[in-house]
Amino acid sequence: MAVNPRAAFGRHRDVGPRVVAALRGGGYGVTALLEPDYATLRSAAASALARPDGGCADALVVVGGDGMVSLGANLVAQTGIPLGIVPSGTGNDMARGLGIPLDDTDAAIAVLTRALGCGIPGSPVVVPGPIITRTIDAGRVHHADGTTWFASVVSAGFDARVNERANGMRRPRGASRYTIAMVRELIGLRAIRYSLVVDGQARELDALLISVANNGSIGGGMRIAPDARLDDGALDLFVVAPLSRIGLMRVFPRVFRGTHTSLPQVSLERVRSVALDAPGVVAYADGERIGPLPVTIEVVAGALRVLA
Ligand SMILES: Nc1ncnc2c1ncn2[C@@H]1O[C@H](COP(=O)(O)OP(=O)(O)OP(=O)(O)O)[C@@H](O)[C@H]1O
Repeated sequence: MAVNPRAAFGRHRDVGPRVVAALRGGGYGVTALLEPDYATLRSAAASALARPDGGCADALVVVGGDGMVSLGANLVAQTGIPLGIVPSGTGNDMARGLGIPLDDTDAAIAVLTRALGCGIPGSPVVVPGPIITRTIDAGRVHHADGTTWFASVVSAGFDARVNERANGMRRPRGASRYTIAMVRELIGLRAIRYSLVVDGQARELDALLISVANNGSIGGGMRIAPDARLDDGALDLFVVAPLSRIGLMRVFPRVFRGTHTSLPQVSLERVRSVALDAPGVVAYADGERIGPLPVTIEVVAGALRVLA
C-alpha cells in the first residue's frame, strides 16, 4: 500500500492508517509505504511488488489523488496485479470515474475490502475470500524520456499550462494557486497550432487545448468527456477551438455539468491513437508532468485490473 501524506495539501493524513487497519482487520498482511517524496515512494512500491520470495502481491493499494493512481497504474499495468484506490487527493477524478465514494472514507474503504474479499473483523477465523476485480483500459504515452501509463487523461494545452504555472509557484500553498495560475494564463490566452496524427490520419489545427481521455473528468469533476467509458477500448479526443477569454469563461461552468459538448467550439471523437505536436507545449498525464510535445498516445484495452 502506497500512501501520499501530502495529497490534498496534507488534509487527509488519517486515511492511510484507517486503510491499513481495515485491511489487517480483514486478514491481509499489509506493507504500508510512506516516503518523503513521490520518486522514492514509486521505487519503494516497485521493490515491494517484486517480492524476494518470488511470490506475487495480491494487490497494490494507493491512497491519495490522481497522481497516486498514476504511480499505481505505472507499476501494475499489464501485470495482472489489481489496483485499489482510496481517494484522499484534491481532484480524485479516477476514483470519481470508477464510482468510488469521494467524501466518505469508510465507504471507500468498504469498496476496497469487499473487492479484496476481506474477512469480517472480530469473527473467529479472518481469512480473505476471492478477489473481485473490474478490468479497464489504460493509456500509454510515448515521449522523449520513455513510456508512461495513464488511467485518466492526458492534457496538452491551456489546462496543462495552468498546471505547469501552478507547479512553478511557491505560494499560495493551497488549491487557490490553481485559480491564480488560471487567471494569469487567461491574460496570455492564445490559440496553439497543433499537428496531430489521429488513428493514422494527419491533421493541423488551431485550438486552446487538447486532451485525450480514458476517464470522463479532470480537475475535480470537470466532465470534459461525459460519455467516456473506461472499458470501451477507446480514448476520447477532446478539442476546444480558439475562443476569446469571455468565450472560454462561458464554456468553463458548462464543463462541470457536461453540457459543453453541444457548443460548436468543442469537439469529441472516439480514437485509438493520437500523435500530438505543438511548439512550447508540455503534456501532463493524470496531473503529472510528462514533458514537452511531441508525444504519441495509445489505448491499451484491458490493461488494468481495479478493485472497484
Ligand atoms: N511524500 C510524498 N509521497 C508521494 N507524493 C508526494 C509526496 N510529497 C509530495 N508529493 C506530490 O504529490 C503529488 C501527487 O498528489 P496526489 O495526486 O496524490 O494528490 P492531489 O494532487 O492532492 O490530488 P489530485 O491529483 O487528485 O488533484 C505528486 O506530484 C508528488 O510530487
